[in-house]
Amino acid sequence: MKLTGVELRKVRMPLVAPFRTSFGTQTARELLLLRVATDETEGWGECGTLADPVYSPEYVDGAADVLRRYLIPALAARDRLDATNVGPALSVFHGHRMAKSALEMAVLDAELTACGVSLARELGAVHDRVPCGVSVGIMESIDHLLEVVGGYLDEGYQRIKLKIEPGWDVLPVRAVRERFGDIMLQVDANTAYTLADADLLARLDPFDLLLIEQPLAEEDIVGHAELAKRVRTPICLDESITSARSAAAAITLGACRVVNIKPGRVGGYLEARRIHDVCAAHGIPVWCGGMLETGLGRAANIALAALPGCVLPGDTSASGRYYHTDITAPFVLDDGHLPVPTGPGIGVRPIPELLDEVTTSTEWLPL
Ligand SMILES: O=C(O)CCC(=O)N[C@@H](C(=O)O)c1ccccc1
Repeated sequence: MKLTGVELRKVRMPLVAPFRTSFGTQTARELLLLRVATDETEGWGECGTLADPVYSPEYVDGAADVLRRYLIPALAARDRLDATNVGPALSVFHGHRMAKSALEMAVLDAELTACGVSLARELGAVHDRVPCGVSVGIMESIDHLLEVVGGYLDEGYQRIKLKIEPGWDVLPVRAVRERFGDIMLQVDANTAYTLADADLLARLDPFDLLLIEQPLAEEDIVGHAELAKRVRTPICLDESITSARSAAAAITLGACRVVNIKPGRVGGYLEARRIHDVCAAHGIPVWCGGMLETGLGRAANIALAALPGCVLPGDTSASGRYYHTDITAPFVLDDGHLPVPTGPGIGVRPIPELLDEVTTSTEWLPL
């Protein structure tokens, strides 16, 4: 397969409601899509960076720049191209895992489309539908939180994830547990605490949470291992897990008992599968995280969520959780589950007129 050109397309999709986390509030999702044209087919990739470097060091314009100046030219120089050699070809460039992930995803989609194989089949999926969790932002009041959580449970979501931060943690968790009983419930701190908060975080133990996600700083693996000795609730890592090797190190150090796998964060779906396999070898449950993807990234995440080690519901919500209109056919919850796409490649394509409506810029790079 030979690369003939890449389209960089920025889109801006309004959210159905503001989404507040410990790293800020979003009212729209700006992100970068890639369309890779080859001598056989084309493929789509989605770059999960936020508009600003507040979740990870990457951001939309930085990802576009590194793709345009370094990553795409490095691939164009290769005679033969397949998804397995994208990672090695880009390894000379440090970091930029979300940008690399988007490019690998697009090449993987093109390659699998050309040979009529679904991404789910390629990754080793064992389910044809996946149970879905939902992420609930920080709210301005407990009453509003309970109303929102009740609505998601009525829609059929199998697991509730509450965003927390200092000042919004024990009270919302207690209120949700008291109102809704023994639902599957977890929290996500997005690095908002320090080891000095260990006693505060231990006050979450009585609420029988599935996990506490990323309570401490991304690089504080030793701190998470120390926290795990002082808090009974399982620690789950997100931002800290950047590769299969970092997953193995964190597990060995006792820093986590659960891992959130986000393909964009780790450089792509092939590394995501390697993390899944490393965790499975250590008996560590995993689940597929989310980054407010469009239907393109959502389709690929659902394929990953169908792997055998993904034993916890992921942040693979319906399209309508975030968007009034998706750029693909919408993913609609059915009995708390979403179907795993079966078509070639990622199994979905953008609907041109819907994609054009949210496009803020497009750039064609001939190769
Ligand atoms: O359901 C989703 O797609 C979002 C789940 C979620 O909370 N994602 C958070 C996170 O910290 O995990 C996030 C959102 C946007 C970007 C990065 C991370």
